[in-house]
Amino acid sequence: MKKEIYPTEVLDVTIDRIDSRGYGYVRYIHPPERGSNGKHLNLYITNVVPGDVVRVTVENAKGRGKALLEYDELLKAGPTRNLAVPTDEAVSGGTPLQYMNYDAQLAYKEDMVKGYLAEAGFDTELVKPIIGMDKPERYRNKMELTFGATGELGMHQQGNFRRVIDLQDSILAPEVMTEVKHVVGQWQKDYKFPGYHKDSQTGLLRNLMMRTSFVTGELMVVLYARKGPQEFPEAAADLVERLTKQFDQLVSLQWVEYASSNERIEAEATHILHGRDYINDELNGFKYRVWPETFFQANPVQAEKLVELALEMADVNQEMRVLDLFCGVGTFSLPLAANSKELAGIEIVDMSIQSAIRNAKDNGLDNTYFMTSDARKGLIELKDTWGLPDLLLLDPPRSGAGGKVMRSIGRFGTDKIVYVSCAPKSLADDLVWLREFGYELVTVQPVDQFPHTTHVETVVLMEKVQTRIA
Ligand SMILES: C[S@@+](CC[C@H](N)C(=O)[O-])C[C@H]1O[C@@H](n2cnc3c(N)ncnc32)[C@H](O)[C@@H]1O
Repeated sequence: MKKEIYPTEVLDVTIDRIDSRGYGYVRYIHPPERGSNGKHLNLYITNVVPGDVVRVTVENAKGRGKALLEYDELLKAGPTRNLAVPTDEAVSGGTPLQYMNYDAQLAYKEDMVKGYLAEAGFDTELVKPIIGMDKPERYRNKMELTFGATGELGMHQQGNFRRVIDLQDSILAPEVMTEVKHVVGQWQKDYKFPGYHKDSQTGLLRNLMMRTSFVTGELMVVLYARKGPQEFPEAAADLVERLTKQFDQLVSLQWVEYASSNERIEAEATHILHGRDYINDELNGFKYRVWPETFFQANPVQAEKLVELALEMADVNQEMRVLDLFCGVGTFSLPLAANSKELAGIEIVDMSIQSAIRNAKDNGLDNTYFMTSDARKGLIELKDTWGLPDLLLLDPPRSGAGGKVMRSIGRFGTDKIVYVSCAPKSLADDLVWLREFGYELVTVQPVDQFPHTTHVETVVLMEKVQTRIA
């Protein structure tokens, strides 16, 4: 049977709250007419704050249960709206909270942490006030932009992966990156190079990645394209000329060619157009070499705070053996190793482990042991090859460590566990497992690692008080 299509309606609604993806949510109840009495419409609206009154146009309004929309008009600003941000500013998927004033963003994130912990039955009195940034702008040391199919160079629109918003400036990017963007964008226009079109797999330019160090000042620019620079020697030389002329700090300009695969890691060839293939950076006084595909903390100011907090909670000494699970390139491992007897790190990505090994060496640490392995298998193997640690720190991906890994950790039975989380929902789920093994929540410290986004980091200390499961 063909479904009835109802008329398009223009509705004035008041935003109730911001959901975990950053969309404004309001539940609209249709007035009692044409048999739709009490029917609900869940509206998810971009670029709003709670209390905003907005006008939206909804197609087939009574025939649907939900709609994701941009508003047509802001009729009244909610109390937490940052009025300094122009309302017509297109917001990329990277900054869904940009319209909310910073204190309200912090409260939203703290509440999110408390909410998930409360659902899991933990005492939210233990949650300390969130640590925000003094200057919550231009904090990223890495930006990755996409070339759109029709000449844009920017970020995907919130909720729409097909549309690229041409970036004029970004609240997240250091000024130097906006400047590089404009030079590369002009260069693209001058040579009429088309952006890559995902569906038809045509076009040339895919992404522009920029990295910089806030300590050394070094700058890396990487262009990802479907063909290599050897096919466009004049344009490639001109790009080098334009960028090196304007940016003294540019120590690495690379053109990465990959035509067939979507996996950049399998790039066909990397061409170094200028300088070397990495930049030097520093975090908490430790030196790191960072290549284009190396994972490295994107907000160094807050990352240093995270590391300091983790060290404080870990309270390690020169007698202790420490395990850093999901260790990546060693952001927590190096400072922990410097303050303990021995450190082992487990991480699934071999490239990160190779970086961690080199980073330890570059920093003169000779008490580290890094292992490429899946966390669960690695824990079992480590017990035989390295022994049991006195303290365990874990910093899993957004999905969390999961029950199997958490049970293995529980069986290790260290007195203290420091959990660094980038997703409060999976954090709460994982902590429930530790509770089963007799661990008690001691401290919960949320940190705003990514202002203007919905992400929140949390550092948690759990201590063992009793053993319920052997
Ligand atoms: C949040 S990051 C931690 C980064 C690390 N602390 C650092 O600063 O470099 C999570 C890490 O877990 C790794 N990972 C993901 N799944 C894994 C698994 N099953 N076993 C081990 N490591 C895994 C990822 O490669 C990533 O490096």
